[in-house]
Amino acid sequence: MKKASSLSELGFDADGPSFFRHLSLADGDGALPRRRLIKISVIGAGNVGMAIAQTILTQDLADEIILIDAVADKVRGEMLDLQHAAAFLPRVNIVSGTDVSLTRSSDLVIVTAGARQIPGETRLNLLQRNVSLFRRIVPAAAEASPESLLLIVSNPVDVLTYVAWKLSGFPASRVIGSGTNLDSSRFRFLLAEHLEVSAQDVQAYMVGEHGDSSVALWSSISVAGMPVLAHLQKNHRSSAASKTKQFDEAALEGIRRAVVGSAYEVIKLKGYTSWAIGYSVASIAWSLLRDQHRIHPVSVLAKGLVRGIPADRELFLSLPARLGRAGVLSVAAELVLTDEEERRLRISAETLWGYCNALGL
Ligand SMILES: NC(=O)C1=CN([C@@H]2O[C@H](COP(=O)(O)OP(=O)(O)OC[C@H]3O[C@@H](n4cnc5c(N)ncnc54)[C@H](O)[C@@H]3O)[C@@H](O)[C@H]2O)C=CC1
Ligand SMILES: CC(=O)C(=O)O
Repeated sequence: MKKASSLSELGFDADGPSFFRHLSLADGDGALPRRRLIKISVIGAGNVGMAIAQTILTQDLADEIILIDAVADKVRGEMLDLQHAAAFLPRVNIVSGTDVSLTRSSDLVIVTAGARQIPGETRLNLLQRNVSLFRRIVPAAAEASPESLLLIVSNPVDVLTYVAWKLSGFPASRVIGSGTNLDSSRFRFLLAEHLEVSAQDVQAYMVGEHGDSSVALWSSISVAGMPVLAHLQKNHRSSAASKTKQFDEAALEGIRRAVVGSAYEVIKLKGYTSWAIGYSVASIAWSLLRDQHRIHPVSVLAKGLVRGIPADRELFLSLPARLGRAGVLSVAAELVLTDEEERRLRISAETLWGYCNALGL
């Protein structure tokens, strides 16, 4: 039996099934204007890119998702696998390929392409490999979507966000790094476990580098509007000795280290991290494209915003930022910090500026 090569040969009409009658509602006849479609591109369809794409799909945020990867078969396989979930998801056009020009006229371009850490490696170890990749990807993506927002995820994310800003020529308000949005979620998770509340009710920020020098803002943690640090200091019990112990500097530093160590632990156990960064980036994408004005700790141009760092130093690091359709709407520059928090943020900024400056961009 000869196989029909397309659905139209089987009698399906390209304009829709013939068993639906077409109602032609001209403008003025009551037809609503069509909503502007939202196009999101993900460059790098590895573990992280696919976790982001899959989370965005479940959020009903995008009308079109473009997946780009250097490996043609892999990205086509990923596309088909997601397309096959069509019956369970909102209608989204999913396209894939190796050519960055497919991302043309995106509202949001998310970059996750690049090398990832092997166990024991730091994020900063990836810099040279990923900068050369960014020199190929970013100018092409910026040319294809000159009005888009650019959201960088590849590591080291703060330095690569600086690189993307330089290479794209975009205003800093439209170049954002996923930064410590993920670290802050890990921080809130650990605090929430300790306090036996939902992480969504814990207000707590990690700022600075998404990496080893990140800074936990202990002084500003709150639950239901109540400051938490004093409570923790009074009530912390050492689980090992099962006796009341001062919730001291060492204990606080232990929790910060646990946050910083989270990625290393997951990478040691499963080879990479993916689900949490998928949710983290999807939530940033939602705040941007739905113009939510929500505050996220993300990597932004922090020139002149870190006390003690000369105002002419161009570097990206995470500070709480208000995000909307235009990108970064404003940054919380007047953080109330203890002397120790301020000292640590300065060290984080100096570390990042050293890497950005050495690139000579
Ligand atoms: N900012 C954050 O919080 C996080 C960042 N990451 C970073 O995300 C990046 C990706 O991690 P994974 O997805 O686990 O790695 P992966 O190895 O699974 O995926 C990377 C993908 O990039 C693709 N790629 C390489 N060169 C490309 C090019 N020129 N154009 C398009 N695609 C290209 C590869 O083919 C591969 O599919 C790493 O740098 C990792 O460190 C990972 C987790 C969290
Ligand atoms: C790999 C990485 O940057 C993270 O999971 O935090």
